[in-house]
Amino acid sequence: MKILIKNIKELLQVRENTIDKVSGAEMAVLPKIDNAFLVIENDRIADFGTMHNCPNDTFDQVIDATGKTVLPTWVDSHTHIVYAGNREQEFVDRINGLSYEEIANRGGGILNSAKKLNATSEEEIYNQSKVRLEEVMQQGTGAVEIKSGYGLTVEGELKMLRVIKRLSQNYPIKIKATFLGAHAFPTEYKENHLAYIDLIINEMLPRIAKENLADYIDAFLETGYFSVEETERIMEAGKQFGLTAKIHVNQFTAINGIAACVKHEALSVDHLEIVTDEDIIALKNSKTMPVALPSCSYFISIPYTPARHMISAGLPLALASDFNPGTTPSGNMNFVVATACIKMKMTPEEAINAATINGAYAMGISDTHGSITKGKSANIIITKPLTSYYQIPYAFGSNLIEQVIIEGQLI
Ligand SMILES: N=CN[C@@H](CCC(=O)O)C(=O)O
Ligand SMILES: [Zn+2]
Repeated sequence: MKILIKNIKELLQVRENTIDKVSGAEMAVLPKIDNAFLVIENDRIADFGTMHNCPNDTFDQVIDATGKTVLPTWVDSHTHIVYAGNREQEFVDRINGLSYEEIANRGGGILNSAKKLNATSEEEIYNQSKVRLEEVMQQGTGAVEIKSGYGLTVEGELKMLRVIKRLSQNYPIKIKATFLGAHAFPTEYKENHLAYIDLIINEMLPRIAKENLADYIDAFLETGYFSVEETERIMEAGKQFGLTAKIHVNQFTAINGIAACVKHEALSVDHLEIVTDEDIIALKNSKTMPVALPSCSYFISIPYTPARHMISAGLPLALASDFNPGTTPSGNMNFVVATACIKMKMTPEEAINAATINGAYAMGISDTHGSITKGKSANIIITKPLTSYYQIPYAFGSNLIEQVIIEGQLI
């Protein structure tokens, strides 16, 4: 299958050579070609350039993109798309004045989702989750990380990870699976953290590794959830099974968790609504990608990740959705990009870099995704006619996407 996209008004995120991420001032640069063409062969980007050099070959399909912008699909490196039911009642409880913490302390929050998940069949969870996956693909997401973490029992965690595996087998979208058994302490382990961590390390991890169900390991490193020391044990155990860490940290409090994650060579540290100067020093010159989740800040009214401060310090930054039933019931990366510009004061160039190449780094796939580079996966968004790509964050809430191509397939 050979597809030509011609007369592209602006072809964004063009990288002749593969790069793994952009940091600091580099984030403001978004290379583009005006009046461009792009050739896709099967599931790969085969060629691109200006219309003056547009090839004259025979194609199976020719798409005229006059007036339209073409860019790589979004890479959403942090989601909890697989879950059962919803938490609409907690949403209304928060409107009526309860905080996220108060709801969690009453047995709501993550434990509420865990109760629902354990009472729902694998088939039903798959059916509920695939609707969300199909929705985000239509919204331009071409690669997605999905976490477990609403099981909190051996069978519940395995059930979630099997659903993630089945989704990755049945859809063209690239999926990476993350084991998040350390998402919260189940009620029966509230006073016995050691026993739950032993369950994660001695029962869950070996079963998950045996079935080859996870690529990464995660923990909720936060006051009232997993301490620095507990998270370090989880990261070390994950490493024994070949799972690199991607850690929820600094959502509500800064307790020196980021330095511990960097020490354990975490691929990413995610949330970072609260960031100290020490955290920035720890991240500087490390291989760990900081990931901001602005839709979560929006939905539960917590601070936004201080992007300007971090980028001025020379750090890279990725953007992801955090799609989950409690803090972010939306996986729309167009909204994430717009909110990063509007609320975090990232420029459109920085936000698009953060949601494509830096997202790919945070998923461990920047050699195949996140930019328009020959040989990379044919993951392409074709917009409706736009005045310029600034419209993507500017016209927030409008659906500006006309077509999505994932791994060479029109969605
Ligand atoms: N903060 C931890 N985990 C999820 C939300 C958990 C939930 O409330 O279901 C997050 O990333 O926001
Ligand atoms: Zn999350």
